[in-house]
Amino acid sequence: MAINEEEVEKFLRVVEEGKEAKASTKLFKALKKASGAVSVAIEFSRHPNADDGALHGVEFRQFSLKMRREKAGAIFVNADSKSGLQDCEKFVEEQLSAKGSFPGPLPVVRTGEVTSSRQVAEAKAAGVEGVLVPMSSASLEEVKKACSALGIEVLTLVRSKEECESAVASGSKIICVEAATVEEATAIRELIPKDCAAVACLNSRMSGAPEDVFSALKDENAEIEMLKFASALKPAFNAIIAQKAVLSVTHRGETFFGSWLLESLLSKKSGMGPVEAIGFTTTGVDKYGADLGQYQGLQ
Ligand SMILES: O=P(O)(O)OC[C@@H](O)[C@@H](O)c1c[nH]c2ccccc12
Repeated sequence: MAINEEEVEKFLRVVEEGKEAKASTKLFKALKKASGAVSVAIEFSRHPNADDGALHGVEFRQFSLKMRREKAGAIFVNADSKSGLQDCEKFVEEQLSAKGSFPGPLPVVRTGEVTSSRQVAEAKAAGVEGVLVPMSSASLEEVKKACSALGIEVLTLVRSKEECESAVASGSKIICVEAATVEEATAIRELIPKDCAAVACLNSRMSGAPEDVFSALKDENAEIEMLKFASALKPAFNAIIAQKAVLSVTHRGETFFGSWLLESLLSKKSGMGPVEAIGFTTTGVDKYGADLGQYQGLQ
């Protein structure tokens, strides 16, 4: 399966015509739930050493289905690798198989470097609903224009207060905040108005690979930075995107980590210590250990 070149050319001509497509709000609504509950998106970011793809996409379908059943708000797919676009396409295809049923298809977002209208046309051909582009990108205007011609929702990535102000001023509706500290993330978040979707980036790997996080969780006194970060972000934002949550769909340790993060971030538990307060459980840890005695992380 490969992206249809004729379709890409057709989309590029649509971009050149310069008309705006009917704006979609599917992704916006998936990231800013009407109920006010936090939405959690999981990013698949293919590791160069992963052997994904050798098995006719069965694992992609299983993981994609799992994300829908476990109530993710969206799936983010990093398209930086050689097969990034095909990865987007595989997720889209599986999600569309749920059309008309409940839960319905999750929107797929293309992440990774995007610098041209052609890449947006390719993303459209892969069927994604959204494209993520940094406010600092030199190609921001070109990418935004292509997205609006093709009916793709733009997620603007901001890394400072200044960038956030510019994003708001230029009419961005979905704003992703990436910051190194909780204080910074919260200060930037305050600049996002109510009619926007405020999305927080969580670096799922900031405390190491899954096995590091799970082994640290066994120690009650361990400081797990990623969990503290997540619990502080959750009440302030409409959605959390767990960046690089899953590096391989053929690696059970990776998909397990994605599910565990999703379940923990969606949990409504409160009134306990900082880790339990957002429902991060240690129950998965032994299951993980038992299942994955031979597991070697991807770093
Ligand atoms: O700054 P770059 O290399 O152009 O890439 C931006 C962005 O795609 C990258 O940081 C990213 C990849 N996956 C993400 C998920 C959420 C937020 C950001 C990201």
